[in-house]
Amino acid sequence: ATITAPTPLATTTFDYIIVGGGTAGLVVASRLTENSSVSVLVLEAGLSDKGIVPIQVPFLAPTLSPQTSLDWNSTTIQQGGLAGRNLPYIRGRVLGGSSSINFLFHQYCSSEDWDRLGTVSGDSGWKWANMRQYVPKHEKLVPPADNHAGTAAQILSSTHGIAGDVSVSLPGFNETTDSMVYQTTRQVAEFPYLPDTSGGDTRFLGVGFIQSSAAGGVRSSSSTTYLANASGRPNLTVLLNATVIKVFPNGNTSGLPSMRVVQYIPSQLVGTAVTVAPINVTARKEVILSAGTVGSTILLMFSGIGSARNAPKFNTPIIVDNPSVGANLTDHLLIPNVFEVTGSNLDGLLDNATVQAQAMSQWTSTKMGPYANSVANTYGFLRLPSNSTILKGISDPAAGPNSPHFEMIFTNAWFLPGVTKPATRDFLSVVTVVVSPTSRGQIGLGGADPLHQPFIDPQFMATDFDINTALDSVNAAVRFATAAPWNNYTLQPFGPFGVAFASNDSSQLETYVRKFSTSAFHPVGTAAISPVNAAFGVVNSDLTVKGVSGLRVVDASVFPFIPSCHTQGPVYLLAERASDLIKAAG
Ligand SMILES: Cc1cc2nc3c(=O)[nH]c(=O)nc-3n(C[C@H](O)[C@H](O)[C@H](O)COP(=O)(O)OP(=O)(O)OC[C@H]3O[C@@H](n4cnc5c(N)ncnc54)[C@H](O)[C@@H]3O)c2cc1C
Repeated sequence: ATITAPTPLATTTFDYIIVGGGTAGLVVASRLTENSSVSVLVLEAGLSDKGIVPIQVPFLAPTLSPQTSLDWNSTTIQQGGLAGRNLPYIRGRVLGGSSSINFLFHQYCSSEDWDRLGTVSGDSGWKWANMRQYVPKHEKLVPPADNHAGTAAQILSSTHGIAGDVSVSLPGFNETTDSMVYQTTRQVAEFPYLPDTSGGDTRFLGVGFIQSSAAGGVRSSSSTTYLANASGRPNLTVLLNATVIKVFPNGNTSGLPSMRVVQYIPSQLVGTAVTVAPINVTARKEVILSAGTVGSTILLMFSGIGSARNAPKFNTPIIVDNPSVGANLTDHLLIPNVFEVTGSNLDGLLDNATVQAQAMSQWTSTKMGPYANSVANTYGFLRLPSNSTILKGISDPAAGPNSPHFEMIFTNAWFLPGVTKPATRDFLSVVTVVVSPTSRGQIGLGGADPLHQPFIDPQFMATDFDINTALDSVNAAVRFATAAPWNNYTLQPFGPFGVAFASNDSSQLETYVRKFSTSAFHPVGTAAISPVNAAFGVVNSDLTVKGVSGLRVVDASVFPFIPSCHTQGPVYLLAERASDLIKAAG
């Protein structure tokens, strides 16, 4: 049953309590309740995603955040590497979590990303050879919304799942730029065609068609799939509007504090003080933190698992002194490279309320048209040249020789957050991302009250590798968008990017990157997996929290290295294996 707090729960003891009904949390809830004798409570701070049309419409994803009721509305501290800017730090605060508000790109990253996780964790179960079994459990490949022909050239369907929970599909609305992107991959050797962009079992270097978590023109989230498929089960209770403020011990198990009591309050506005009496619920078996990288990290700290150095500041009695909690924050940064173009594109839709109303009405009646599609149709994952000076004298931060250093996303519209599009002109954005960054930041408590906004410092662009790779990615974007197939379309790099590029001065280009980049919202690493006796790390390779009993973390925070692609697919697979580990532990 799904209940909206403050309805009192009929019982306060469950076998498992999952904190956070987001991407990972709802996978675990669904898998654990397959056993009808096991009871599960999910506590989610946000409300239901049901009936919220912009969540369902793929093209409207960018309207769901930041600074909305579906976002935690956090910001980073000033980023020295980004000209001192504070960036919005979006994360979903709604059933389905970030899978309800993300941009739907769906992939698994390179097999080497998983193999590195297996090596670093000391658990070969995280290697791709084992993880690949979760693709068919997780994924249901469905036809694109427009049912277009020729999909065999855009996806290698035999490597995909067809009967899993989350629907995945190719772009459902053709863009004028699709054929230009494709032609470029055929003509320019440095940008090879990638016949499937999901990674995993297939090659992961090149440019190809985006796969989205959508079916029939409608978003597929952990709520609309894993939870919907489990919602009839009497052994599953999902309590909405319930913000967890800490976990605390109810004794000891095998000499370790037994972290099995969860304290929550009816959700209030984040940033206000806790004024209502907290409610306690107890897990017989385990508490599972799936509150996302930011949420789980600060909950560990409020539960006394963190660095003793910070404890006096925030009045948290320390249970486990572990400075790794909150350290190692790693994220992807988007660099919005805008080109002016001639001819029709999505700007015609973004500029015009009448065209938008038509698109909405087409989506409402047929689930087709531009709104049935995400904001981009093609992207690519590429490496620096092997003789690049950027790689000299450092160990290659990519997961392996077949894993990318940067990404390019082709959006046939204006994408320059914070800058208004000039009216009546048309643009193409080739957004680039350093996918193997070496900068590491941290998450901490923002104050003694659990509802205070957290301290978030990703340290974006703090290393030479990151800024130099960013500059290389921007130059690669120019080579791509000005190759022969674009002769009748691309005019030139535009705006601050255009000025910096035309200057031919790399310091100006660097200033542009630092002034205009923004997060891709892929934070990981602050509750990193490590082997049992390692001197670093927060969770063991089975995701149990070091130094306590009865507590696991299952979400993006446990990846010690950032996967080299968009992170929802990796989180889904991680949560599938985590569910098996929890079941096996009984
Ligand atoms: C704007 C945006 C766009 C993105 N685009 C893409 C994309 O196109 N493709 C892609 O692969 N990835 C994308 N991502 C990243 C991807 O969505 C995330 O990596 C992934 O969903 C994280 O899953 P999670 O389970 O770790 O956390 P989440 O899905 O964020 O789940 C955490 C849940 O815990 C709840 N919670 C947190 N704290 C508490 C608390 N104290 N008490 C109770 N509940 C709590 C939250 O409300 C939330 O529901 C995007 C992310 C964002 C924010």
